[in-house]
Parts: sequence; structure tokens; C-alpha cells
Amino acid sequence: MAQPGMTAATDPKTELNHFCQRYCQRPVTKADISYTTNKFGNQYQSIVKLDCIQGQEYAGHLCLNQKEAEKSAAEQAVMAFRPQMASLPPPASKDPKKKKERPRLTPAELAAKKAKQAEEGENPAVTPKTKLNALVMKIAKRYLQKGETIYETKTYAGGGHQATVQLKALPGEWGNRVWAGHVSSTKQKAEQSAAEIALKQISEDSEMVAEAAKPKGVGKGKGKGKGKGFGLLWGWDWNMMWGGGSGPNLPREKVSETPMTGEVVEWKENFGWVKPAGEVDHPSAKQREGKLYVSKKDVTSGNMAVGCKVSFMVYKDPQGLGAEEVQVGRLVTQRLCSMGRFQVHGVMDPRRVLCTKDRLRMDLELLEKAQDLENLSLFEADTRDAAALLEPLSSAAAVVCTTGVPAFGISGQWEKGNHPETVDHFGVKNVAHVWSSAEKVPKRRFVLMSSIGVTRRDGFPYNILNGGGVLDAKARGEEAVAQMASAEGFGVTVVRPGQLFGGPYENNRYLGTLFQLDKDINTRGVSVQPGDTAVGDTLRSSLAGVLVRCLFSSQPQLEFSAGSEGSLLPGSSNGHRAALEVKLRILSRLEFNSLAAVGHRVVHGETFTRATLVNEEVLERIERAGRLAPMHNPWNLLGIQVAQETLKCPQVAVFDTAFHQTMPPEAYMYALPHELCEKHGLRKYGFHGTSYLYIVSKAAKALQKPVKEVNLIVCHLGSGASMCAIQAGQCIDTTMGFTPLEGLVMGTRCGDLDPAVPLHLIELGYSTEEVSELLNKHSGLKGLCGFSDNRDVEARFRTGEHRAQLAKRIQVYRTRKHLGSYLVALNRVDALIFTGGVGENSPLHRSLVCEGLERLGIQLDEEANQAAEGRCTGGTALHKPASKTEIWVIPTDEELSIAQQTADLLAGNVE
Ligand SMILES: Nc1ncnc2c1ncn2[C@@H]1O[C@H](COP(=O)(O)OP(=O)(O)O)[C@@H](O)[C@H]1O
Ligand SMILES: CC(=O)OP(=O)(O)O
Ligand SMILES: [Mg+2]
Repeated sequence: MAQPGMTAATDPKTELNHFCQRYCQRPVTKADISYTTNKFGNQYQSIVKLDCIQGQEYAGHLCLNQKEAEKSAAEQAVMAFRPQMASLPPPASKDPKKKKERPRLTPAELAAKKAKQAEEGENPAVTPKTKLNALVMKIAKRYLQKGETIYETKTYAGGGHQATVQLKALPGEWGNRVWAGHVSSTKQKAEQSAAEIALKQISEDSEMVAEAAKPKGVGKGKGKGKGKGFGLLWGWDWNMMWGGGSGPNLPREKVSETPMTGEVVEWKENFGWVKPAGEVDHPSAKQREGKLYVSKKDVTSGNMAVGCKVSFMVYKDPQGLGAEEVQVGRLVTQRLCSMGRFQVHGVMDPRRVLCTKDRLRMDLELLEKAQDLENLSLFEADTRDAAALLEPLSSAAAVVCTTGVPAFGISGQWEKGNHPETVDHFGVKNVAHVWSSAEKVPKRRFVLMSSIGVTRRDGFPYNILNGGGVLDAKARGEEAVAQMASAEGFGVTVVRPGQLFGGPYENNRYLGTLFQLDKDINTRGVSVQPGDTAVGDTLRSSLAGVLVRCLFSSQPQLEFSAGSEGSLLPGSSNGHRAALEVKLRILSRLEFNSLAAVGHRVVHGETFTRATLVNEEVLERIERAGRLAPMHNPWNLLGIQVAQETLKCPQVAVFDTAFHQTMPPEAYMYALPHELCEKHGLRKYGFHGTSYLYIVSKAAKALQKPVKEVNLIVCHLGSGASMCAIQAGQCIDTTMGFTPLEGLVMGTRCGDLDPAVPLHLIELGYSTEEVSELLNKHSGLKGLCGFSDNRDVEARFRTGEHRAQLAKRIQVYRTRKHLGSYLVALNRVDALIFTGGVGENSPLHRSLVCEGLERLGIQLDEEANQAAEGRCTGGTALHKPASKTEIWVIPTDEELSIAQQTADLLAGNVE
């Protein structure tokens, strides 16, 4: 139990109970603290209402189940009240024995306390901050979301703190105002002072008072909820933002926001001194030879050292700023250029110049929009270097900023100071500052590409994405731009996309996405939602369209997120469909006059034993099997449908499952009631068969044996991973089962699992969809260590990171277990074959799998293993001469195999 006066309880709901008891000085009941939970798709959001504290309400994050959602709501409330907790008396307890132990106030002390409170006019829990919170909720007619109330505190050189508060939930220009409090002795007092000033000004404004007095439901929201729904909350907010008007800036208390640079001249362990490069406009700045005190607490990331260049607001070392992702910028540039109405300035990181005029010309030619690009000037400028930014930015009426670093600094991507704090925060701030302080033309709008999850970064899965602080830095970048916007009066739009995918890459692999520049925004599967609510990935070209559109908005401040539409439902796969349509149209136009057929990979093909010509019945069966391979079949089906519509030629389905139809019953049957299995087709089907078929013929060549005589154990290790035992060229067992979920540990899939685990999760309150999502998308390597890409895991494995090491060990152990069982199942093994992204490219993985297997006749030649070139199509031998079982790496080629099987079917060469 929590100690009196402390907040030792780790469960936020318990902590909130304790606080309320202490606040009310009595035990609290369910009537005092109530939780309401709403379901949104597969997620839950709870609101906790504190009837014992003036009915204040706090909304939590979206969570996977109700329990977590309630905890999250409680956590929000606890966070809001935490500053007051320490000053409250201990909780009242129902337990009479405990009562005696607790120091209780004497009647005289209690009377004195009440008198003091009366004198101060308030209960210690009802501070200006909580009052302000309650007032803003009354005006906004909704619960406040995280990040909508922004307190910022500055610590001055001579001591003392000053805080500002911004209340984004307030309507129109009120949401842009920033109130500054008095300089106070502690940060807490400074914040209370800012709140007090804001509270006073808002309560004195007749319009605001009238707004607060209006009953709930008068707003313009078009959400479908009944007053507590997420949809309604955002619907409301959204309308307010759009309806915000463009009136003159209301007067505001200005806070110095100029980013200044300086140098660390002295640094102790927890504090130091910075010499600013220019003059600081503050009375205390002249003390101590103009040096500024910096506490470690205010250093947002990295280490401080003498000689380091820092920004005046005590930001991190600004060395080596620069933009990494130029793809979106390039797409935005193309769009703006082809509109022809503007003079476009493209700014690029001098170290990664991927965007040349010729390149852009080529892109535009492909789009049949060839032009000479006279309206384009390209500049090279590092965002750390304000002087270099002056030329491209100072005459611009608007800016689209698409800079950003990858979320994690693997493979040297954060080298040379190119990391979140310097790029996503300081760099963005620098761009906004240089642009807004140039006086040549009126400033219209700053459009900032940020990231999904910025305001949800404490919750799963964004807390993982934020492991390297990228979302923290982006949040600071957003805030800096917003503050500058309200100070200078320019519009700002923050767009928060999901993980970016699609071209244009240098090899234009995703040509289709480039071509979507032609299309209307609504047909491209991008779902634009207010705030930070979107989920999924975002197609780069769609995002570019959104960013350009934002430039022409007349609203003062906008914030929204752009994710992909829906998730696994083919009906909502417009982006995928559009990409396919364009790609197929181009392919048919450019390369083929007469297409014989199109071969499609179809992952789940039930009991089909070979490639099959697509007809209505086949389509139906593929669709039905979609439930069993939700990450694959819906997209395979869509591909067939689009190809049918676009290309008038036969379509052939090539199934992953077909190769495994030779398995004997003892391998494919589950020990479930026989009739049930027959009725529902419950059996092992196996996948990656197209790859295995290809590998068998390649391996036979390598081993110089007929296919019908080879015995193999093949490890197809990619994002999805499986193994196959092959006897006389045919499958006798494989690790994947009824669905591609069984077997090995994969990128995001769990593999073998006691079937009681999902049942238990369902009993705990997870829905079947949530469990499916969990097992398919959040498990495997990703679940174990946060990274699904094997390269990320191996990089961390090498540096000794505990979780990555564990993940790799579990992954390898599972492979070895199945290897052992296949050694037993096969009477002779000619070769162990590695293929798939990991199998072909990771000597480490192969080495770990084969370690110590000499006793079983498997002897890896470590030198050959390390030297193996993944892409040698004939395969590379990796075994020692004495090895009884040969070891090979053979790169798979599923596409070629599909083409061969399709051609064979058309030529009637299939037995
Ligand atoms: N050089 C490498 N070292 C280690 N793993 C690699 C390397 N190259 C690719 N991979 C891994 O291969 C996997 C992708 O394999 P792939 O066969 O393309 O998967 P899938 O077809 O299932 O999407 C990823 O986990 C990736 O990290
Ligand atoms: C079946 C399967 O897991 O396929 P992939 O490896 O392509 O995800
Ligand atoms: Mg694959």
C-alpha cells in the first residue's frame, strides 16, 4: 500500500483513488470516480469523471482493451493533479486499524488549515491550473487531449523561472495565444502564475464566458457519437479549426522565441555555462560576463561539453543538420512546378543531393507533363546553417518543410550530428525562423511534415517508434513553428503521416506511386484525419498531394494526420488499387503489345495442387481463404481483379500452398476431432511453396541429381519464414500450418504458440480481431525487441543489446528445433539450403543455426559462409568437404517461378 504522503502506487487507477481520498478527506466510492469507455474500431478510449472534484473529466489514449484504456484515462488525471498531490494530507482509509497509525490532524490543526484555505480561497487541489483546465473544457465542450495545453518554462540565468501557457483547445485565435506568468521561485509556481493570468483574461472576456455557459451540444460537430465519442470530439475540434476565421491577430503577451546560438564554455556534471553568440535581451543576461547558466535538466538530449555549439534555449548540439528524406520534398517540388503558377525553390541537403533538374524533368516526362522547369531553382543548404537558408527562403510566400531523420540511428544514419534533435527540432525551428524573419514578402503559410504518433508518443506502439526520441524532437519542432506562427501571424499546417512508403526511389521500383500525382486526392487511399488520429502507412505521393493542398488553405492553424485508409479490407484499398492500375497500364503500354497471361502469387490456395486459370469459382475460393492469410490474400485478390479489368488476357493464380499438397496425413493433420477438421478444412497447408518449387530445381542442379532424387531441408527465411522437409523432390512437412502464422519466429508473426494463449487473451477482454492483429503484426522479432527488420535486430545483436540478443536467440533456437525434427523425418539429407532475405544475406544467422551441428553431419565452412554473395543465382556451397550434409545458399526467385508455372499451364505442360 502507498505510504502516506507518497504516490508509490504504480497502477494509475489506484493512484487516482488515493489522490481523490486525500483531496476529499474521506473514502471515495464508484459514484465519485466513474469510467466510461467507447470502442473505436479495435481500440478503446476511456474517460474518467471525477464527481468528487467538480466533475472534472480526463480522456485517455486509445488502447487495445478496456482495462488499459481506463488506466490511461486515470493516468491523464493523475498527471494533471500530480503537482498538487504532495501538498495534500494522506488518504482516508476504510481500514480502522490503519487509521490509528496515520498522523491525523488535531481538531485545532484542522480548523487552522480550513481557515488558511478559506483565506487563500481554495482547496489545495483546486489551483489556477486545474481551474483553467475546467474552464477550457467548458468552453471547448469536450475533454482535453494531450498536447492541447502547453506549459513551457524558462529558467533564467540569475535564477527564477518563467512559464507560458498556450491553450490549443480554445476556439479561433484564442487557441494561438500564449500567456506568460511572473518570474517565480519554482517551475511549479511559474506555471501556476501563467495559468492564473490566462484564467483571469479568459474569465473577463464576455464572449468566452458566454461560450462556457452554453450547454454541450451547441457546437457544429458532425460526429456520430453521443457526446462522449471520439468521433464527436474530433468532429467538433475539426470544425472549430476550420471555422476559426482569419481575423486580425488578437493582442498577446510576447515571449522571446528567437533561437540563438552559443558555445558551452564550462560544463560540470549537472550544469554549466553557455556563452551566447549574440546579445540576449534580458536583464539577467549581463550578469556573469554574459554567460548563461544551463541546468542538465534543460538539456533535451545528448551530452554537453566545453566547446559544444548549442542553441540559446539550450537545445542540443546543432552540428550537422540536414534533411534525409528528400523523396517527399521532390514530389512536392514536382507538383508545384507542374502547376506552373509559382516560382519554386527546392532546398536540399548538400550531402545528399538526389534531386536534380534533369531527374525532375524525367519524372515529369513520365507523367506526360514535360516542361523546361524555368520556374524552378534548386538550392543546397543545410538546415543548421541559417545563412545558407536565407537565399532560398527569404522571398518565399510559403514553405513546405519535409525534413526528417529516420527514427533510429542504425547503419550510421544519425552520423555527423544528423539526429532527431538537430534535424526535427532545431532544423525545423531554424527554417521557420529564417523564413519568418525575412521581410521581403508577406508570409502566408508554413506546412510542416511531422509524424503520426507525435501526440500519442507515450502509448504503444509509438513509444517504441520514439525509442530514439524522434517523436519528442518532432513535437518540439511542431511547437516551435506554432509559436512562431502565432507571434508572426502566418498560417501553419502540421501534417502527421504514417510510415512513408512508395517512390520515387532511385530505381523507381514504385513507379506507380509516382504516377499517382495525376489523381485526385480522394482516390488514393489516404485518409486525412484531424489531430493525430490516423493509423497505417502513408504513400509518399499522396502525402505530397496533401502537403501541396495545405499551402492553399485559408485557415490559421491546422493539424491533421494522414494514414492509409482502413487496414486489411480490400474494399478500402484504394491506394493499392490505384498503384496497381497505373503500374499495369504503363507496363502494358510500354513493354508488351500482346500479353499471353498474367501470373499472380496467391498465398493461400486451400487444396489447389497447381497453378490454375482464374475464373469466378477460383476467385471465390481465394476470397474465402482471405481470412486465413489476412496479410496476403486480400491483396493478391485485388491484384487479380485489377489485372482482369486492365489487361484483357488470361489470369493465372499460382499458390504458395500447392507445393505442400504432397504432405502425408501424419504431417498435415492436427489432432482435433476428425469430422470437425474435415468440415472446416482444419489442416496444415504450408506456404512459400512457389519458392520451394524453384529451390528444389536449383538445388538438384547444384547437387547434380535429378529432382526426383533430392532430399533437402530448405529454410526460407524472410519477413515471413518457414522451413520445408523435401523427400524425393516433394514436400513431406513444413513449419507453416493452417495459416502463415505457425512455425518459426518471423518479423512480426509469433510462430508456434500454445493455442491456449490466444484463448486466454480473449478471456482477458481482447477481441478476436485484436488477438489476430497482435499475433500477426506485433509479435515475432518486433514483439520481442521492437524491430521487425532482421537488419535492425542484427545491428543491435552485435552491439550486445539484451533484447535483440534474446530475440535472435529465440528465432535461431526455433529454427534449430525444426531442423532437428526434419533430420529425423527424412531418411537422408543431401543438403540444407538457406534462402529468403535473411537466409540469403545473413551469414550471422546461418552461422548461429549451424553452430555445433558437426555431430549431426552438418559442418559449415565459416569462411565460405562469411564470403557468400547472396545474389549468386546458381547458389553457393557453404559446407566443409567432410560435411555429410551439404550446405548451400540459393537465392529464391518467386517471380520467375510464377512466370514459369504460368507459361507451363498455358502450354499444357502440366502433368
Ligand atoms: N544483409 C542482410 N542481413 C540481414 N538480414 C537481411 C539482409 N538483407 C535483408 N535482410 C532481411 O530479410 C528480410 C526480408 O526478406 P524477404 O525475403 O524480402 O521477406 P518477405 O518476402 O517475407 O517480405 C528482412 O527481415 C531483412 O532485414
Ligand atoms: C506466406 C508468407 O509468409 O509470405 P511472405 O514471406 O512473403 O510474407
Ligand atoms: Mg517473400
